[in-house]
Amino acid sequence: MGVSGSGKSTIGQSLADAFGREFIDGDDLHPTANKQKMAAGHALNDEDRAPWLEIIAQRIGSELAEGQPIVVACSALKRRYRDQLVSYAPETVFVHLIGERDVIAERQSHRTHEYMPTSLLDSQFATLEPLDDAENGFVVDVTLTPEQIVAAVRDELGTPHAG
Ligand SMILES: Nc1ncnc2c1ncn2[C@@H]1O[C@H](COP(=O)(O)OP(=O)(O)O)[C@@H](O)[C@H]1O
Ligand SMILES: O=C(O)[C@H](O)[C@@H](O)[C@H](O)[C@H](O)COP(=O)(O)O
Repeated sequence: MGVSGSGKSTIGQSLADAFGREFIDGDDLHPTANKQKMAAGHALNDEDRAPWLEIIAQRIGSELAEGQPIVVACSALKRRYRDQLVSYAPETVFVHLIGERDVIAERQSHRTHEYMPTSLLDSQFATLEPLDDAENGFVVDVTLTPEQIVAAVRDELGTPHAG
């Protein structure tokens, strides 16, 4: 979880590779109308995000039913969004990628994205509700390298390092 540009796609794929899990990028599951809205420079609202979160939650649930826990990249900016995911997968562990706005804006400026404009970064921070103590998860600093972040997640989850 985290704002646009915090590294969800990059780190999510790395974690999936490290843990031998399938990776799903929530970005790819947005309804076309949501992509068009963001591309036009408008932030999504709760109503826009509800069907998208339901698609992601159901996908997590169906993979779990097959005995396949997966790694998912999803902004999951609000507590209620995360609760929606947890309702399908109670053991979900959230990794919140946290970083300064300027660091993330700088990274965004160097990447191309199918539909997300950098102008929406402020609204992402305004919408973000940090992980609550009652939630199952932890924060990781985005200024660490991807390798360090994967190692930090391993440590938090108690997963042995390879080799
Ligand atoms: N830990 C990191 N250190 C340096 N650059 C990173 C890190 N994580 C991601 N990036 C870079 O930052 C940009 C945004 O990352 P991305 O994975 O697309 O974020 P998100 O999926 O959250 O929008 C990309 O260009 C990516 O290569
Ligand atoms: O809830 C939202 O407002 C969106 O999901 C948003 O948070 C997400 O970031 C975009 O889909 C762009 O994708 P990136 O996060 O990869 O920039």
